[in-house]
Amino acid sequence: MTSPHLKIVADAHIWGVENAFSRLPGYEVELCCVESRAINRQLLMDADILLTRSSTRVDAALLDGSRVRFAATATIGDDHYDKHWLDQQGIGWANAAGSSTGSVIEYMTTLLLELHVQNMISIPDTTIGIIGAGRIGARLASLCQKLGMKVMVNDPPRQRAEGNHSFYELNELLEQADLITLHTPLIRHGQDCTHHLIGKTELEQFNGRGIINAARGSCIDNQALLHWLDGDSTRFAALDCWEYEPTPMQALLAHPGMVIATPHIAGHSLDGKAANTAFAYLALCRFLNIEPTWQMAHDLPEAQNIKVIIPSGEPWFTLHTAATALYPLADDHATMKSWLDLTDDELPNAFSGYRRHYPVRRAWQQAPVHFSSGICAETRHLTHVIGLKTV
Ligand SMILES: O=C(O)[C@H](O)[C@H](O)COP(=O)(O)O
Repeated sequence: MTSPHLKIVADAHIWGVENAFSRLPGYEVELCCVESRAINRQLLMDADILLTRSSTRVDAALLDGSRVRFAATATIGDDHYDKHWLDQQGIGWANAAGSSTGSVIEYMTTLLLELHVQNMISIPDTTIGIIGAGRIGARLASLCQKLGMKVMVNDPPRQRAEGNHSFYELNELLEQADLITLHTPLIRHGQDCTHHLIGKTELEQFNGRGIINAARGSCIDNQALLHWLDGDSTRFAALDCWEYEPTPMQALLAHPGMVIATPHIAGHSLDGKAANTAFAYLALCRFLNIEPTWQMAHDLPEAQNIKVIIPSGEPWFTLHTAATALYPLADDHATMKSWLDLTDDELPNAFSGYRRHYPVRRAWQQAPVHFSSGICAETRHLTHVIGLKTV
């Protein structure tokens, strides 16, 4: 008996896509990997499965009339999927929520340490307002508490569902936090709309100095953010996500208050991208009701020890040195700031190209740290808190 034919159209930039999806038990797979801009109605007419990253809008305009019965995005965010329409059509869909959480937490940890060593904040004296307490926001809240920060969490849907009093209203965060950071999904309509969640009104209310966005660009009105930065030279922003990606606002990128600018790579550690793929793969196996055979770990390089020369006995500086040995955040920032001279046509290519060919960055558990000399008990404790593996 011949196996049924299964045509899969996939974004070629899904990490490990060929190894993961070209063999599925019980099917004769035709895997068609293309650039995201080549994913169109015509290509999908006779496809059964669609696998995307965030740059493909999956909706009626793309899929109506096609044979596609399941679509998965190898990303945490799924705002590019018209989930209501997919449900109405009986087309299965999945996101990779939870997959690259660790990578985003490592980005956030490195960023907080970077802000500390640059004297923008003092970690233990900072009140951080976390907006959005899903997998990432909740894990970040717990980490920040362990680092001695005062943590205020805002998450209206969770507050309604859980009815407890550990959540703060957005205006309370804006009034009391020194630093706010966004970790919400992008929701364009309704009660929990997060599009321009932070706009002119909210920024006028905000008494703190710093804003971080590692959620989706348009959760913050970038024009309003630019005005806010203009209003006081002690204010600063760290953006990983930009409104109008892949064409971030040049004036915002150029602003001296834009202290850490990165091109939407918080989740892009190698292990984060591999986990994105693994989540999409497992979702497809569940949909097809088949046993998974591909194992992500077999395709990842082995862990490598990283030697860290300790600069001084000061714990936060030691942690910063170790964190940036694993993840040189300043390199991403310097690269993005170097795009200031690019034309409007060149900037989106630089932004997307850097993300596509992003330098390899390993998860901290895959890159054990070997300190050049002994570290004090407090530093040792903090290395564990931030998730470093020491040898
Ligand atoms: O939603 C996510 O997983 C992240 O924002 C991810 O970094 C998106 O990556 P992209 O598909 O844009 O490469």
